[in-house]
Order: sequence, then structure tokens, then C-alpha cells
Amino acid sequence: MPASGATSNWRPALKHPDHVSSGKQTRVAFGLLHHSARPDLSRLYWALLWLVAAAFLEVLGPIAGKALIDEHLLPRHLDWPRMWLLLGAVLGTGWIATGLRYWQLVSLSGLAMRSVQRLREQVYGHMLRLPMAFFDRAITGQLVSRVTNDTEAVKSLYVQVLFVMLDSTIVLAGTVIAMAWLDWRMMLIVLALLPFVLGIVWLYQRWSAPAVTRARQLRSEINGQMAESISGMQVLQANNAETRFAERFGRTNVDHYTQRVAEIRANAWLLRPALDLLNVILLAAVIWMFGQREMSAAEVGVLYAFISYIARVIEPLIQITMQFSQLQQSVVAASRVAILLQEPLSPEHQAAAHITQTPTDAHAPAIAIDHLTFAYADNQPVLHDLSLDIPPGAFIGIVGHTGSGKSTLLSLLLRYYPVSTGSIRLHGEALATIPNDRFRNDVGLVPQEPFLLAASARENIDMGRGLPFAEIEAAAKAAHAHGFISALEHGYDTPLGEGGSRLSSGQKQLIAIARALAGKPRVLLLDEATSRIDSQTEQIVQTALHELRGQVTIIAIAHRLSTIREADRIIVLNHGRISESGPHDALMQIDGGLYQRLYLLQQLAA
Ligand SMILES: Nc1ncnc2c1ncn2[C@@H]1O[C@H](COP(=O)(O)OP(=O)(O)OP(=O)(O)O)[C@@H](O)[C@H]1O
Repeated sequence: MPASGATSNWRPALKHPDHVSSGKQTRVAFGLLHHSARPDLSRLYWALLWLVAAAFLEVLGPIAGKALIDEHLLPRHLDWPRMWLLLGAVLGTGWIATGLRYWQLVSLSGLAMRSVQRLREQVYGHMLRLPMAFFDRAITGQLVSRVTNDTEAVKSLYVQVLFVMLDSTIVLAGTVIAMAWLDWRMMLIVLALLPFVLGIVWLYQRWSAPAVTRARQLRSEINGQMAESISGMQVLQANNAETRFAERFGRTNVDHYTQRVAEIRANAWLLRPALDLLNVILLAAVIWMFGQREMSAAEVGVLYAFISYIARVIEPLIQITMQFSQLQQSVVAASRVAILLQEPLSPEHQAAAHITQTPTDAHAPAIAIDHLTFAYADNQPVLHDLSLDIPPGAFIGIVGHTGSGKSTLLSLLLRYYPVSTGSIRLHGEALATIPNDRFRNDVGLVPQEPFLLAASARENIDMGRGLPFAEIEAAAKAAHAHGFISALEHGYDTPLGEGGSRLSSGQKQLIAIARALAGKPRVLLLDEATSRIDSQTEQIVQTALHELRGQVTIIAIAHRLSTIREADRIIVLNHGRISESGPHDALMQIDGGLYQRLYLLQQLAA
């Protein structure tokens, strides 16, 4: 699914997770937040305005209280209407401010959820268009964690940072202004404690930040181990590895617990007690200062207001600092999401948008490979100087010992990796310049391991392309899958179970062939599609391939040489080079040839 239009092009400027300073992480996190909230920005500004209004009301209460004490209660000037008004202001402003805050919290939470939804779509859409080389090094569980947990953590940036932190900062600023207006010297005493608060926060951050970062990494590792164990459960149990895996999981889990406890300890032993102590010191200092003065009647109201304000200074400070641990977690999570978004897309996805369609050359070979050399790692070529022309409609078999480069060649034909030396042309067009949609339409793949969705036969063949049923049925017939699909209780609409668990390996493979054919490809690639199926199904596949001859260009990698015996030409790869090439009979004539040896070996084993 492509990312939604508004969000698809944004790429944060982040180089590498290990080399990112926390300041840069924070900037990137807020960049991501701003970007994902863009459609809702006006709502966000309104929320901020309402928070300012709530802070204003909050500050107004003690001033009304001071006026009530100084102007009415102490001088016994009983102007009842004004007194009721002031009393109403003392009590009512707080309530209205709380109501306003609650309303904004609900509204910001909704906005946060929408942003997470947009961000998640963007991350998933981006991931779908990453090059195969990325997935060679990616760990499934960690990727899942980025798309689910890490995007969710961005939500707390709204609720914690925008709401609590901004609200607290606004209240703090308003309170300091009101205190300065009442008695600026006393205000300075209160402010003198600010460096202590900042010092405590700095200490807390230093203490807890490594634990926060490590805890997140470990959570992602927990996800990774879980995903790996579930996908490899058969092998895991067959090797009696349950205990070892459980122990490994246990160790990671204990590490995670230890880091979380370290974080909570920093909070419980340092942050909260130190800030509570400051509150008490501040109250004592203000009362003591007033005690030193000649208390005029007018100052009782100021003292009342100051005592009320101290709570309004300390509480927002506590709130701001208490959010730091969540803020750190969210910033780390957001920068991880940003790093994933920074992964460059596969070249065809980047290029497809601006490449113009060129008409294909009717006389060109279906596939022309010219002096192709390819290496996964620098200076270790897997394919060496390969040249090959495949005419349209030909049936080509590729064989070779394990590691000879067969799958690599197929991966290059599928554009999973970019060609660096030499070239591959499809119907006369350089592979890299063909728009992605057309390329994927033109080239069908039947992989070794048929990947089936937990969906119906119809959906598995269609694979989200929205093909008419007639085409799905025709493809199933061409793949000789129509018979057994029709025999299922709901025919094409029968759910096939997770991974197609209701079908035999051979039937799954026939569905995979039908899926590849349903797109009406001009080139069909088969990657050892018959290596895991029984001889009877292999016969069916052979018949299907035979029927497709001349209509579709077929390139089949096969360990089972019987599958490609009928091919027009068989290419024998040896250490990444073409060592023999020709039809079966011709290759069998080469005495001591690689193909002859492979074939005779299989005959012996049969
Ligand atoms: N993703 C990868 N990253 C790095 N090296 C790889 C990768 N895939 C394959 N190789 C290496 O490239 C070489 C050729 O592998 P390839 O899978 O193309 O061989 P193959 O002929 O298909 O083997 P098999 O018949 O066993 O599937 C091997 O040495 C392999 O280790």
C-alpha cells in the first residue's frame, strides 16, 4: 500500500543511529511529529491557544483571592456582590481551567492517534518499497517493532510533550509574571531555586538516559526473538532447542527488566524526592521572608497569593521533569522510525515516477544479458562476465551446483539488486529504466517456497490486483490448479488457512504458478519451483510449462533436471560462469561435461 500523499515524500536528515547526538535525535523526532500532524496543524494551534487561556485563568485565581483578603476581609469592607464575584473567581477559575485542559487533552489525543495512523502508513509504505538488500540485513521482529511500537511511542510526544509540557510551561510563565507583578523581590527568591531544579533534571537525565535507550533496544530484541522462534518453530523443536531458546529469551527479558528498574530507580530515588524537598524549602523560605518583614495588612493577601503560586510553580516543574523519561523514550523511538524512513528506496521505486515509457522493440530478444558481473560484497563476484540472449517465447533451463549463482541471476532479472557491471535488457529496454508497474506486470515469478496468504484461493491468485474472475480462472486452468480448487467446498472462495495450510505442497505450488500467470506475464521465472513437490505434481508442472511454450518466455532454475529436460536451451552455471549451453541432447553428448555428470547422478539416485 503506498503511503498517503501528504506524507510520502518526507525524509528526515539523519545519517546513522550510532552517530546521532541526542540533540539531533530530538530535532528529528519533532520534525517527524510536525510532519505527521501537518493536516491537523490548525487544530493544534487552537489547542495551544486554549491552553494559554486555561493558564491565564489558573493565574487569575490567587489574584482574586488576594483582592478578596486585602480589599474586603481585612478592612471589613463588606461589598457582598463584589465579594461573591471574587470568591467565584477564586473557586471557579480553577474548575474552568481544569475543564479546558481536559477538553484539549481529549482533542490532542485524537490528533495524536490520527498522526500515528498516518505515520504508520508512511513507514509501512516505505518499507514495501525498500530494496531486497535491505531485507538481507533486517531482522523481522525489529522491523515489526518499528511499524507498531515505535510509531505508537510518537503518540506520547503529543500527549506528554505538547500537552503536559506545554501546559506546564505556560502555567509556569504566567505564575512567574503574576508573582513579579505582586512582589518582584519575592519572585526572585522563588526563581533562585530554578537552577537547582534544572540541576536535578540534568542529573536524572544522565542517570536514566542509557537505561531508556537500552530498554528500547532490548524490547525490539524480544520482538525479534519471538518472531524468529515462531517462524522457525519446526526446526527449533526438531533440534530440541526449546530450552536453549527459552534461556536466551529469559536473559534478554531479565536485561530488559534490569534497565527498566534502573530507569524507575532514577525516578523514585532522585527525581521525585528532590523536587518535593524543593517545594518544602521554597514554602519555608517564602514564609520566613514574610516573617522578617513588618507585615502590613496589605501583605497578608500577597502572602496568600504567593503560597498558592508556589504550588503552581513547583507542580508544573515536577510535571515537566517527570515527563522527561517518556520524552526520551519517544524521541529514541521517533528517531528509529526516522532512520527507517531514511533508508533509500529501491532504484526502480525512486525512478519510476519520472521515467517516460519507451515503446519496446518487437525484434529485440526477450532478455539480453551483456557482460554481466555481480558481487554482493566488494571484490567477491558471484557472477562473472555473463552474456546471454534469450529470444521471446523460449524455454530456458538454468542448472548448476549449489552456490553457482543461479538464484543470484534470477534476483538480478527480478531487479532485486541493481546491476553494477554489464547490462540486462528486457525486450530491448534497460532493466533499470522500465517503470515498476509495467516491469512487475511483464515478469512473473514462481518462487521455490510458495508464499500463500491466509485468504481464499481467488485472493491468493489475484494478490490484490483486482483481476476479473475470468482471468483468475483462466490462470488457474493454465496452471492445472482449477481441478482441485473447484473441488474445495466453496471453490475459489474457500479460505486456504495460514500459509495455505489446507493444501499439499504441490497444490500450493500450482496456486503460485496460477498467481504468476494471472498477470499475463511476458516472462515467467521459476526458482526451483519443482524441488519440493512430488513426481506427479512435477508432471503437471511440466505439462503446464509445455502448454505455455511459445506464448511466454520461460526461465526455470531446476535442481530436478527432468523439469527442464524439454527446454529449448539449458544454461549450465559453474562458479558464476556459463560453462555449457544447449538443448538436453546436445549437452548429454559432452563427455565428462558438468550437465552430463549432474544428469547421470540424478538418474542413479532415482
Ligand atoms: N543475499 C546475499 N548476500 C550475500 N551473498 C549471497 C547472497 N545470496 C547469495 N549469496 C552468495 O552468492 C553465491 C551464489 O549464491 P546463489 O544463491 O545465487 O547460488 P545458487 O546457485 O542459487 O545456489 P542453490 O542451488 O544452493 O540455491 C553463494 O556463494 C552465496 O553465498
